[in-house]
Amino acid sequence: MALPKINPTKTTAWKQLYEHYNTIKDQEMKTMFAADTNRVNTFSITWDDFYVDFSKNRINATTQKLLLQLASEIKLQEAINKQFSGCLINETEGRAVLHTALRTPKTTPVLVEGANVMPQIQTVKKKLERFSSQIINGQLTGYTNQPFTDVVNIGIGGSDLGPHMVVEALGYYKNHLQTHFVSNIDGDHVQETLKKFHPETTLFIIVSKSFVTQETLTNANTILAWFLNTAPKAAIAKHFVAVTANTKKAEAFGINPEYIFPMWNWVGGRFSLWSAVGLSICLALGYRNFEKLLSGANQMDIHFTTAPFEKNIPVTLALLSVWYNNFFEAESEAVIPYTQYLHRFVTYLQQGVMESNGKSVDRNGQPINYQTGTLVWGQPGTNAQHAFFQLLHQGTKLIPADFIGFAESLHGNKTHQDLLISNFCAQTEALMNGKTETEVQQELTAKGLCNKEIQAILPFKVFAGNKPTNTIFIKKLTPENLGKLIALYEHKIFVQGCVWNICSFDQFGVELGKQLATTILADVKNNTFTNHDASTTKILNFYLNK
Ligand SMILES: O=P(O)(O)OC[C@H]1O[C@](O)(CO)[C@@H](O)[C@@H]1O
Repeated sequence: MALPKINPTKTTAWKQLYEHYNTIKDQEMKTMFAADTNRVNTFSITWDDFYVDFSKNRINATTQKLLLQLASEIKLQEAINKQFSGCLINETEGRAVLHTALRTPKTTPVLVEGANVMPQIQTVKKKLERFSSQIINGQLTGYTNQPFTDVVNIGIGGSDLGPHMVVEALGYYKNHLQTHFVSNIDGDHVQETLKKFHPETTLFIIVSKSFVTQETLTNANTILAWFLNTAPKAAIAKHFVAVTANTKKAEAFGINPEYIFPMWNWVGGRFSLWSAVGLSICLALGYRNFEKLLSGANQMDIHFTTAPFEKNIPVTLALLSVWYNNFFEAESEAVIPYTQYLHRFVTYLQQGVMESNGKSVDRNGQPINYQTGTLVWGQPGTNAQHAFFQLLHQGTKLIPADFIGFAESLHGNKTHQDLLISNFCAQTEALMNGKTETEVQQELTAKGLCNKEIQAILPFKVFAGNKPTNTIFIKKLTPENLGKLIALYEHKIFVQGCVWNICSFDQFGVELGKQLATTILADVKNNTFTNHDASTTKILNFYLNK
């Protein structure tokens, strides 16, 4: 029940896309708009609270037709069906990929190797609901009987990025609990965080699917030692809980089995915020908001699995990204959310996109000769405008960008919102239209510059334009809509992995560095190292003052 294994470059669509690329690559989007008054309707999708405009792309009807043909030739629909029906599509690890089951309504059975996983999901959800409400309302207290004021999530990668991003993104809906995230092995990260709360009123969640991750266990032990400086040993049971698929290791660490929240190997780390990994979300926002987040994601799952591909948001955004990555040879794409609440969104996406699709062998284990995973980067607008937009507008690289905006301001400040949305719209318009020599000349003439002065400055003031963007405009930043947005990008990642014929759900590429770090640590402790290259040896000598 494996996913299809089709080399995209061998499809008819791929070859035709190459030929088509040569005919369209120099065409200007503004000319395409002028020639087709219906372009914006053809290349936009209105769904639920979302308006997705992809008309500012270097595409025409033929591009769309060929990209859809590519999706059909690589058997995308079959792949989607296999994912959602619990097939072991993570072949290199022999696992199903079913984070979507976590947001499926409880009455719909989801089978993994013949067994319905919904009852176990419900059991954990009930546990999350009960525990989080008891902490929030003060029914469960710390060892000195004081209610909890602070929650610390100790985890890294998928056990940190997702929950951290969501807690920040939905900060508007937060309750009184202060949430903190400790991830880095850097001891200064832990020490700085420890300054912010008191042991008697703080709950620690150790989040690790494997429960063997060096960073998480080191940080957990450091925090435990700090806790035991003032608290008695018996207090650990009240203050330390765990989320893991390795319950034995969590018990061995000393966590009360009642407070171990299980997850399963069919939930990938970078897709795990919907599982008990979202415990910090439940605590910070209340369980009802967590359910709303899940329900929004489920609505996007339904859209993804049922909408025809030409009106399917994740499929459309994935195919456009392939278009630029593989035909225009754009190496990266920017994601610019126009809300400060989403300030961790791109950091979160980077793991999802790059850990999933940064692969250079295909599903048959053969080296591939085409580009895969895009580099994803960005930060909230309007800050981004004052940081790197110069390069987007006038640099030499083609960087397609997603602009994500919310029509309604949560605090209702119309003055600011009008300014924010004006910038949101102005940037995509400017990136597309650019500014011609004639326009610059007219502008400078109107300012009273003489011809000599104009000619001297003119080349620097021209904007080539024709830079592609997608606009994802959403009515309001709510838990449901955030769930939809995250699920959108998850599905985009999956579709791209299908097109590129790669295994999107393993991450062997992170292992080598981990292994070497273990060797180097032993060398550092013994103060002897002979088995390293000259460069590494000299760096280690610098560290050890040798
Ligand atoms: O939850 P764990 O097992 O501690 O793993 C943390 C992270 O480490 C990785 O395995 C590698 O970075 C990620 O995929 C995962 O999200």
